[in-house]
Amino acid sequence: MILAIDVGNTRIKAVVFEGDTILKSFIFEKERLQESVQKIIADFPLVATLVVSSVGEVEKQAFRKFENKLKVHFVSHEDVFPFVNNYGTPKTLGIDRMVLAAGATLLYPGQNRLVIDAGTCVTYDFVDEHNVYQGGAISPGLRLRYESMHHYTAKLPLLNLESPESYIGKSTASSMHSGVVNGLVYEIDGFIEEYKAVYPKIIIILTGGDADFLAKRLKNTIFANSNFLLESLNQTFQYTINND
Ligand SMILES: Nc1ncnc2c1ncn2[C@@H]1O[C@H](COP(=O)(O)OP(=O)(O)O)[C@@H](O)[C@H]1O
Ligand SMILES: CC(C)(COP(=O)(O)O)[C@@H](O)C(=O)NCCC(=O)O
Ligand SMILES: [K+]
Repeated sequence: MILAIDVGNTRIKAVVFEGDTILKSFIFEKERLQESVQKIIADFPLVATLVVSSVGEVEKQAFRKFENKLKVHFVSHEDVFPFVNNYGTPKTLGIDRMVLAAGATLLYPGQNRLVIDAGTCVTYDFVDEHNVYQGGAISPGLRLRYESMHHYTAKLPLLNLESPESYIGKSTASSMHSGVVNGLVYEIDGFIEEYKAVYPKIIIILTGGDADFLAKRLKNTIFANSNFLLESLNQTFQYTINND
């Protein structure tokens, strides 16, 4: 049994896997990392390995205490990945993006794939049918758009995510909801159309904390799976141990 842990910039997500099957999933705050992992391990004593993907300098220290009982694997740039990396600065490519690209490569063999992860930031990662990772895009996520407009202006309030009634905002709040939500929806649909014009049969996967909210608002029908990063982490780890 494997406990896969995704340390994002906002929250930590974790899933207990038995083979490819999800037994249980969890979301917790960074401050509660140790106690949350401790509790999961106590509830699932058959967990033998922790596989961690982190966007930052993961609190490796926080995992030290588990190392005498369990194997702890931190995914790193030095691992073996199932794609050829054609990013200009491969050492600065986010580990989360590498895991997403690896998952897409392994789960959809021989196809053009675009993974969109709507988390703190929205990331776009494209792996072509020859298993070459080509790059993508990074833009601010939904929450970040609301927070930065509030933070960098004198008058704009901090609002919680809400569905805009129309693309024409009639108040400060409805203008901001339209700008944030419709703006990101147009952005994602725009990117998808751009890719589809060149790769008509491309597989598109949408994941991250805002995936479900966004999926139903997109013009393009796409496959939304909020567990895609954790499923990819599980697949990538199996691939790493088999190809090391
Ligand atoms: N309880 C929550 N706390 C924070 N963000 C949330 C919550 N529920 C949904 N979200 C949404 O999830 C997004 C962050 O996604 P997430 O996948 O957690 O990010 P990351 O992987 O970067 O940590 C935010 O833009 C926000 O709109
Ligand atoms: C772009 C990111 C901040 C996304 O993080 P997330 O929104 O998933 O928390 C992360 O993948 C990152 O720090 N990347 C490094 C830069 C790059 O990928 O080129
Ligand atoms: K992301």
